[in-house]
Amino acid sequence: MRQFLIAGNWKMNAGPKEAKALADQIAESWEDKDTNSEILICPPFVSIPFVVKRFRDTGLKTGAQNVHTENNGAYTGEISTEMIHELSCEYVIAGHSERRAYFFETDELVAEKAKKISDSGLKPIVCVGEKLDERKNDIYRDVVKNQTEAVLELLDSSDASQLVIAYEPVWAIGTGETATPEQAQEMHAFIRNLIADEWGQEASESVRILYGGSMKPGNAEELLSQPDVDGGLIGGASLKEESFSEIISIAESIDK
Ligand SMILES: O=C(CO)COP(=O)(O)O
Repeated sequence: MRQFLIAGNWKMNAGPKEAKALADQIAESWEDKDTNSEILICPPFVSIPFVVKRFRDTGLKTGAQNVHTENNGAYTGEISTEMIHELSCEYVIAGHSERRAYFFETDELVAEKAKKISDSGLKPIVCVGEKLDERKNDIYRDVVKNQTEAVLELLDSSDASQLVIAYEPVWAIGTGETATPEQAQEMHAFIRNLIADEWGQEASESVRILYGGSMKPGNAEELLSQPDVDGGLIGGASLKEESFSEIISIAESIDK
């Protein structure tokens, strides 16, 4: 059975001071609790050390939001997997739609990042998802297929249990509009089938596929109850301990 992963993506929010306070609240709620779900926070780079420090020995995990494909060198403003590894992070997000849109990351670059993350012993959380016009024009499956297959081509089936894919329809991110549970399940099953086609059924069953896009306490139960939804990548609702904890509690109450 796949373990739920409840992940907070803080995006460009929560500098060191705020991150410390928020990590403290989250740790107070969840340390010493034997949860079935894996709980992860991905703060901005500058806040990572503070969150790592607070989460040490609590079972709570920390990740990064982005990475470069080289180990070091003349890449001003960039961060490598080695550096993230040294900070004791376990996960790295690759190809968030905001990076695809504002920093022109292509499917190929995102796949290279996923490969680099995986080869470094870190776990990639690769984001895929269509824009509103792509859904309206009924090409959303093609878009998600291309994004997913680019990654499956560079990684291989032995990476399956470490790989996380986050289906985040762009039209649902930060908008308050969520995919219906049926829409989410359809796309999660579609992605799992793509993995099965490339890597075989068994490998496809071990990849976790998270839903992201306005997940909050009010809709988490119906989304997380879907058979192919293995957790959430949560933006806004992860910036408040109460709503993030509520989503974790909901995940803990679901028996699939
Ligand atoms: O982009 C997201 C997580 O990566 C989702 O953000 P929201 O939960 O704020 O819609």
